[in-house]
Amino acid sequence: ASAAADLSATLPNDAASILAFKSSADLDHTLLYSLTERFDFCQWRGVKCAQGRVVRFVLQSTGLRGSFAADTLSRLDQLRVLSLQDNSLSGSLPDLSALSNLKSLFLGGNNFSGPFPISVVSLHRLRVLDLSFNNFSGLLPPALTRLDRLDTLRLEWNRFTGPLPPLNQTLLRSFNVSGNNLTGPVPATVTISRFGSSSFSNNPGLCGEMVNRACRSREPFFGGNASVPAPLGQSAESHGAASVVGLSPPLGSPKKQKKTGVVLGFTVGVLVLISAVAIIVTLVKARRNDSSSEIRSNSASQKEPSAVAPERVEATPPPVDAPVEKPETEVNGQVVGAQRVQRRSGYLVFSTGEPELYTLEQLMRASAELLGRGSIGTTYKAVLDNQLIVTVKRLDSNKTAATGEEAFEGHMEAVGGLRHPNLVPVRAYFQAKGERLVIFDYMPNGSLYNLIHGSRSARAKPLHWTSCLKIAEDVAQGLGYIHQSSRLIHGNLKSSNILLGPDFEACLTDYSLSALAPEGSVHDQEDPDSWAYRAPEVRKSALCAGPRSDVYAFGVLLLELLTGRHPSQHPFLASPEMPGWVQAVREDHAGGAEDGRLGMLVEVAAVCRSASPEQRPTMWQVLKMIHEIKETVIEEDSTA
Ligand SMILES: Nc1ncnc2c1ncn2[C@@H]1O[C@H](COP(=O)(O)OP(=O)(O)OP(=O)(O)O)[C@@H](O)[C@H]1O
Repeated sequence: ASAAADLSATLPNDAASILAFKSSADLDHTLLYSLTERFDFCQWRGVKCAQGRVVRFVLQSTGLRGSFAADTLSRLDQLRVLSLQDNSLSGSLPDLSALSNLKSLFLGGNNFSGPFPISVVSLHRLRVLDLSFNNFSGLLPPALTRLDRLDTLRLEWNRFTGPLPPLNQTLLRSFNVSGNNLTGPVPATVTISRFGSSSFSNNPGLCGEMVNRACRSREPFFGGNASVPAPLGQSAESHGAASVVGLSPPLGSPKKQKKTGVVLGFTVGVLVLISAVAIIVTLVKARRNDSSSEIRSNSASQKEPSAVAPERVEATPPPVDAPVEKPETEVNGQVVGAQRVQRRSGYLVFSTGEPELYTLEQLMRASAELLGRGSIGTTYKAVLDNQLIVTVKRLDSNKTAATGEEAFEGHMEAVGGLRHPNLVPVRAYFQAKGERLVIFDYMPNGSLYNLIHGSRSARAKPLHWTSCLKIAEDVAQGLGYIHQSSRLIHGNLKSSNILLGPDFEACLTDYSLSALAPEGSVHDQEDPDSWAYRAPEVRKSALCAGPRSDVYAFGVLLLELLTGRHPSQHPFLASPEMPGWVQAVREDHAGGAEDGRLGMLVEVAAVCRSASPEQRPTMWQVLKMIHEIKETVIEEDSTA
């Protein structure tokens, strides 16, 4: 001990961290740690070093009793494996976010309590997380889905409550949440579906196919009251998870985030939907009768079986009126390619080649949660009874009334045919007597709006400029694809219409829907941010929207990304002054010098925001510029 005291002045940091841990976690003094030479600690029980730093600390079943104090092992920043499995440690876990190299964390079989250790979700190298057989309680953070290298997730036999996040990690091989108090539907992600019911057992409140229990309490999508499950994002907030701010499901612009507005809006929305469902049900029934009479008359006249309507009202195969070959369909000034337009009013029509995973009836029975009210409709998250989660956009019938049924169908065929990694796919659509729905994938990682502006701070810190570059590339790729593939445009590019995919890639949504509302939207003029994305020619007339007006909106979006400022707060500056403004805003937040190379991206934004469409580049030219910037950065960084 006296030798240790002599060394204490020069005690290596890792040894000091371990001794600090021992003083609160080893109350029965089972670990005999002493230090006579500087690197003796690498020989201590459970310790393994590499280059004089601790990389493994494994004290499984060593009779530890006490607590895991803050600022002890969490200082071992080279640690790859930490196991305190099967001891008698208690209390809550400290902040572990500094263990950025950690790959395996075994804490099972102790008496740990308190909330899920939220700092763990920032350990992006983590492959094994074992918190099983403890007393952890509260909600599981939705941000668990960010641990994309996770191979083992063991949370069984704790006291976790609330919904199971929609885990989508492709590498997950071992997974167990049994013996908790989780509630609600088991999300039917591909990852979760791989595990058997034993992974979920002993959670009486879980329901769905995976646990062979029907989800009875859920409300129908088209009807019912507003008692919907808490949005996943609320779980993150209740954890006080500052690190996941912005990744919770969004509720649109700040105005829309006011809870009262949402609840009121939802209730009104649901009331409107109840009347809508009445219309739809009547239509479906009428159609069913039509179909059966068609069947009768078809069989009477001995027509080909393929012309016969199906017995059930489903989209497979949709009973169609005679297909009409049309050379071109024009939707409010925008020409879409030649369409084989089939009149399929009253049916759920899936996009070409799309597996028909649900029926209209299932969609109508789904539980619905209001996501927000936008310029041409209202958006809901719908959980179907097969646990599939989709987003349903219910278009405002007044705003799209000028688009006839056939034109709508032709347009949606073209839009539904777009497939690109940076587009949220349109899976299906529905129309009947002015009631129109468009079904997209649900994106649980929220929108770029939330990522940029956060949900708490009015002046969130701007993103790192290389993240801006990556997002800009994703968006430009999506837009470039829309522009080239079928002469469509987005028409409503803004940060709330860019959602984050499973790998946090940017995916455009709501593309080409504004073409259905030729008058433009009053909403845009009421919302100064939406208005600020509009190119000057579109502000004069929505009919002037073209690919280059998307380019203008892209320029505005780039400035929003780089500065974290809402578009209505961007000053009108001449191009040469713009880099200075962006730099000043960023340095104001960072409190120091910013990377001057971001100026290249500001120049792209400036040229996109040119007042006249002819002066703006095409989206492909923009993409080329972005690639050149990326190459410059890679080259400079590799030679630095
Ligand atoms: N597929 C989706 N998955 C998850 N969230 C979505 C999805 N589509 C839209 N949202 C979110 O739902 C909210 C409401 O969307 P909505 O499109 O109705 O309004 P908006 O984007 O504010 O305006 P606009 O109608 O002009 O696009 C937005 O915050 C949006 O980010």
